[in-house]
Amino acid sequence: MESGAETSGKHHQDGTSSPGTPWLLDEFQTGDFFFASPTRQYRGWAKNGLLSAYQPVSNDLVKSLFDQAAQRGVENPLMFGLIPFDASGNASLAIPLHWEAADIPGGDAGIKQTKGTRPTIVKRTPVPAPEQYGDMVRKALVLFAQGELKKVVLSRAMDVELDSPPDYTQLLPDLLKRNSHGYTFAIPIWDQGTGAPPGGVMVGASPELLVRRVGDRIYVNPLAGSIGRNSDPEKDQSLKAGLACSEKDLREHSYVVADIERILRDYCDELDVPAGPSVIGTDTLWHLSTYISGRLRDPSVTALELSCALHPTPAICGHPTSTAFKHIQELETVERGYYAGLVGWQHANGDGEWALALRCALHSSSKQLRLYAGAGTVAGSDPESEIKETATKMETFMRAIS
Ligand SMILES: C=C(O[C@H]1C=CC=C(C(=O)O)[C@@H]1O)C(=O)O
Repeated sequence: MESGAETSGKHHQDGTSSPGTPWLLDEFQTGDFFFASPTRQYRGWAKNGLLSAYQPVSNDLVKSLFDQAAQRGVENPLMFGLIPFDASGNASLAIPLHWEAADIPGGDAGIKQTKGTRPTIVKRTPVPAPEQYGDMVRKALVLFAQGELKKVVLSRAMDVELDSPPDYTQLLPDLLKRNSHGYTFAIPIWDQGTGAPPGGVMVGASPELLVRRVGDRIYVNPLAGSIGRNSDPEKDQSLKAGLACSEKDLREHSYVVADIERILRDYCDELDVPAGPSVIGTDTLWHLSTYISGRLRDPSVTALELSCALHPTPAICGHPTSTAFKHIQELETVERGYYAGLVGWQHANGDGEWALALRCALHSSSKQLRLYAGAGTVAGSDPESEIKETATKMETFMRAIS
């Protein structure tokens, strides 16, 4: 049995394990599934077949996928998935017939430095133009002043054309190095049911855990409120300290924690919510972070079920949720698709890990990618700062790709 982060070594699907903690990227092939958390990594491969579903997510859909896996005799099945920002759209769920797992090696030990030539970015097209994104933020400021909306997360995209296709054995290690405390993923979109080719790959390095479930224990780590980092250590520390006491950012963060806590109280009989946020760092940004843990009242609630109950949180939508969702549909010009949706994995017993699909791109064809980034806006937000913040959020991926 693949048995969780407390045992070390490489775990095979049949329950055996081999010593050492390698990265599972050496044999990575295009079309494989990859998901790494700060403690654990999973790789599934599709070349020997998979079971897939492309429909709006529901408990019945997930159950029927695991039932099919049982009928096929798949040992210890593991589901990878993408749920769109608009959860009424089609989720892409897949159980590859083969997978493996391993702990994360300490630091970046063993991440291979690939020597091959990296692609060059030949064209970048912001969609919409940054000034237009600024106008969206200005419109949101009017809505805040009118009082019906407290927070809305507005996003934009960047279409990137490369001179050669990205090499995932280079891109993923690079993202992992930049994101060792986060969730690095490459999940193909199987959009036509079993046997059809992927409709692209969602690939990225998200800092944000929505839900991890281990038995009846759950962990949720919302982030909201950000500031770009500085290469000068002193300035960097003062930016961090400034974020920790920024009234605007603490307010932006508080909407997220309050909504999550309200929903979790319906599911948990023990809940530990810290009194205030701490600050965590990615390679490019500081974020306000609240690490919540709890115990499920009904341990049959799966990681994905709880994730869907929380989704979309005000970290990627806004407050109040339905008002913010409506304004996102009206103000944004780019379809979010799986960006700001859920990305993760789950076992048949309901244990799993679902992150928010952030700091990511849709790799739609060999040399084309669409990168996405959003920023939470509240009364007092500055359009120019939000343009800068979304550009910084795209930097991790931009630096890793070329
Ligand atoms: C919506 C995104 O980030 C969210 C997560 C962390 C901090 C955020 C912020 O400060 O605005 C956002 O809520 C994104 O990266 O596209």
